[in-house]
Amino acid sequence: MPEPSIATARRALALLDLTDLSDNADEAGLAALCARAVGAPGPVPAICIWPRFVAQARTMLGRAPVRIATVVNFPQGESTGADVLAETQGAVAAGADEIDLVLPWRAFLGGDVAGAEAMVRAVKDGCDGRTLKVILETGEYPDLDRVRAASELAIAAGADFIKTSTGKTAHSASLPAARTMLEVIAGSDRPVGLKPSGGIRTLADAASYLDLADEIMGPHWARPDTFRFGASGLHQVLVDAIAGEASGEASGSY
Ligand SMILES: O=C[C@H](O)COP(=O)(O)O
Repeated sequence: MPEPSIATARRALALLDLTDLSDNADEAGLAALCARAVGAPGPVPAICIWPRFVAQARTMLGRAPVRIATVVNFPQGESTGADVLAETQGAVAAGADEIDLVLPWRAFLGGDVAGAEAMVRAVKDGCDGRTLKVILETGEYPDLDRVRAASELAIAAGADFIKTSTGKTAHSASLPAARTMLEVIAGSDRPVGLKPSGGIRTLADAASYLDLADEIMGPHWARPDTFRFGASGLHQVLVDAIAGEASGEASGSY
């Protein structure tokens, strides 16, 4: 496979949800994240942060063209429906543009399909028109048939994007899971996006997911309204690659 190009790095940067969902996230880190989000050679389309930082981020970003994504039912996917709806409404009131909801995937895998679907529908309503991304946590699934079923459920219940992973479990994004999700998206009767997330750290990682999207959906499909990377460690790699300061070559993880 040829080495990913600087053009690929630019493409990935324009599709990046620059993420800080670390346990020790703080205001200083938020300010640095916002500065990176709008800085050269950006901007990125969105930042993805804990709900408690949304209002501050809105102030820090001002009128910059960077959306604010936040997470609910995160990371375990085990909160009650009432709590998740309250989280969603609070995040929307604070100024979130996008809600990344963890599907209650353990319940789903255990057979509570109706409960999982009900949560997605309730949060979709709570989003009040904001973008809803549903995190499937595919790395924890026993097989791709379940990935396909969860993708179909999330889309049927109103997901605008389906997202692979929280980044908080042993196994995160994978190309086979992303392929399955894209196949479901390709068969959907309305536009739905894909967000590979968790463990995506090299330019070659990013290139492999973009190649996959191009293969299944066509070369012009992946745009900010249809494709995002969720990553905490990818930004600097892309910036360095664009600056020609690093090759961005994979460390063997794809
Ligand atoms: O939503 C994105 C993930 O939480 C980021 O995971 P990562 O820290 O492995 O890049």
